Amino acid sequence: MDGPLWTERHAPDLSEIRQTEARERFERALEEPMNLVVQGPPGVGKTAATRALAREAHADPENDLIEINVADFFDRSKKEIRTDPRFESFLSGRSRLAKRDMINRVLKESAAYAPMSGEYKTVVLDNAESVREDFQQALRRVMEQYHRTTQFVITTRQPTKLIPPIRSRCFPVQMRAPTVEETIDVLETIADREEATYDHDGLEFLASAAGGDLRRAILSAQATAVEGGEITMSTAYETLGEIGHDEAIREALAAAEDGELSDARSTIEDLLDEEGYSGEDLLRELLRVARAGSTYGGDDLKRLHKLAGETSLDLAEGLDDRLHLTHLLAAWAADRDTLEGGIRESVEA
Ligand SMILES: Nc1ncnc2c1ncn2[C@@H]1O[C@H](COP(=O)(O)OP(=O)(O)OP(=O)(O)O)[C@@H](O)[C@H]1O
Repeated sequence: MDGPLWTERHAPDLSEIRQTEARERFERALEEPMNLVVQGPPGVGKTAATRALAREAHADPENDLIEINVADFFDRSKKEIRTDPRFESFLSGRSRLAKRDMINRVLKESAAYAPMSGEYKTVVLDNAESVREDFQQALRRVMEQYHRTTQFVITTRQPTKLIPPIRSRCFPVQMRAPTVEETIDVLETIADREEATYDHDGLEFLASAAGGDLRRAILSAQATAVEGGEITMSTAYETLGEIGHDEAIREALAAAEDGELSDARSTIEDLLDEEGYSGEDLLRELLRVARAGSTYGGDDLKRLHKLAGETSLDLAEGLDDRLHLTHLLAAWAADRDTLEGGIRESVEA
């Protein structure tokens, strides 16, 4: 049981995968190793099931399971890729490679090294469909070349975006969104292991609100247990409301960053008018949400704090909380490198 998140602490074993057909496919792949495409909507357990498979298949899953989030790979800078401890050794002395060559190299090296335990290892490619066809063609060649010692598992939300030669080399495993009852079962098992206090209505509320996304259900159950002390309908309702507000505040910050100030302003208005925040409360929440997570760096936060100090004085004296808070976001965004003039006009418009 690793990590503070319930999703990390309670990763399922293969036997806990409740979707019979999918579980049986994985079990067959244990007996007779094969490439797989695991497909289904977000948060239903595609990656979790694949990790469970690899834990059972390999005596040394630390080394014989390599996960590459393909989409993420393309979004990161060359430096981030080069210094990723999982890939460092594959790229050492190769600092001049272009990004796509780095990616192809990591892919090839991951597929090529000899398994540490047993006959083969597993390379998991998350979201491989999200990349261009030429990369998929390179992937196909690697799959052909190393199929004897490497099992490839592609997890994807959109299997039709995979090129046919990849699809034809993999057995499909379909995972569907869990029903509310199945989600309640998972939540109950985890809440019991965590010795959390809960009632059935609370779990049912969370399971329904998650809309078939287990990750969301489990994380909101944890947030409810932490915030509300127990999981009941009313603590779950309150916590989900707060999670929704955090999301709205994050969106307002992101909208300001993108120069979409009318969107930022209307979110601020909703929170003030509909959700009953005072200007001071909302200012505090803005700072808290900006500090949480890793979106904003030290300089961004420093400037936000400085501007928040000024805004706090304005709020104490002012008549219009909406205006002061929108100004805060506008001033903050205007300072960022990515944005140039034109912002103040749109606030005042
Ligand atoms: N049967 C299960 N029992 C307990 N927890 C589960 C079960 N299935 C999945 N989970 C948990 O649900 C979370 C979401 O699963 P996972 O990340 O595997 O989804 P995914 O389908 O790969 O999502 P995405 O498409 O976003 O990558 C994981 O943290 C996992 O531990």
